[in-house]
Amino acid sequence: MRPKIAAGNWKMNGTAAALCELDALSRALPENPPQVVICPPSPLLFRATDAVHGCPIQIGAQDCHTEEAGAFTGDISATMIADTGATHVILGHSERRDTHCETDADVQAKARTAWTSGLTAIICIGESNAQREAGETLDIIGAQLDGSLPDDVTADNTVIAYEPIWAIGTGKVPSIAQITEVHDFIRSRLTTRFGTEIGNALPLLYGGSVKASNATEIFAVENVDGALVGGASLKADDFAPIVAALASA
Ligand SMILES: O=C[C@H](O)COP(=O)(O)O
Repeated sequence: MRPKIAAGNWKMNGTAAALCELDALSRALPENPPQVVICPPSPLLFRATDAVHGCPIQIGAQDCHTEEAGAFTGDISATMIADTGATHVILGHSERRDTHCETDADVQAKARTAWTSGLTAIICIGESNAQREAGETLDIIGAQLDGSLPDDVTADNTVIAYEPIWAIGTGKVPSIAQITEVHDFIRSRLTTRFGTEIGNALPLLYGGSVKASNATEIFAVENVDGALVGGASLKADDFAPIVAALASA
């Protein structure tokens, strides 16, 4: 049985004042909540882990360097992230692949260093609008999976998030048939490469304009085990109903 995971990516939003949302979220969690992971900007990590102490919310970072330490001005390492008490790190988000030119090989190297520090890697993949319109979606997703996932992936060290780039922050959501097609494809690719035990155990999240109004039908898709949510994770009032929808899925 795969875990259900509601992950929130705050991206470059929020100062210390935003941490009150964690308290509000914890009070709004359903009785049997899914796994909830909030990924605030890195300056908030220490305070965020303090803020969720004693409640079932985990904290993640949004990126890490491939190296554990060194002369890399402005970067943070997986070791530093783990030191804050965080448990997860998002890797290969399309915004980093785009604005920081991250490659599949970079993502794979980051996953390895994340695991070394005991972090769970949330590895993001997804096609652009041009790639979808050219009929290349499954080829792109397959190549990203092949290149971004190390061979020794396990269901304990990795979560995969499918985020079509054209759905991120746009309000455009793929049809249920499109989400189903890609998630089924990912599942099949994983079982072929890693075997049925690991391939069927790896959690798959959908991301891109998830809101309370569309969460229930997205979570009903067989190979959707949760969501990676951007804008709607910033406020507990918006995120709590998504978490509740996942708990009831
Ligand atoms: O990491 C989260 C995704 O980029 C989705 O963002 P969004 O929910 O604002 O579309």
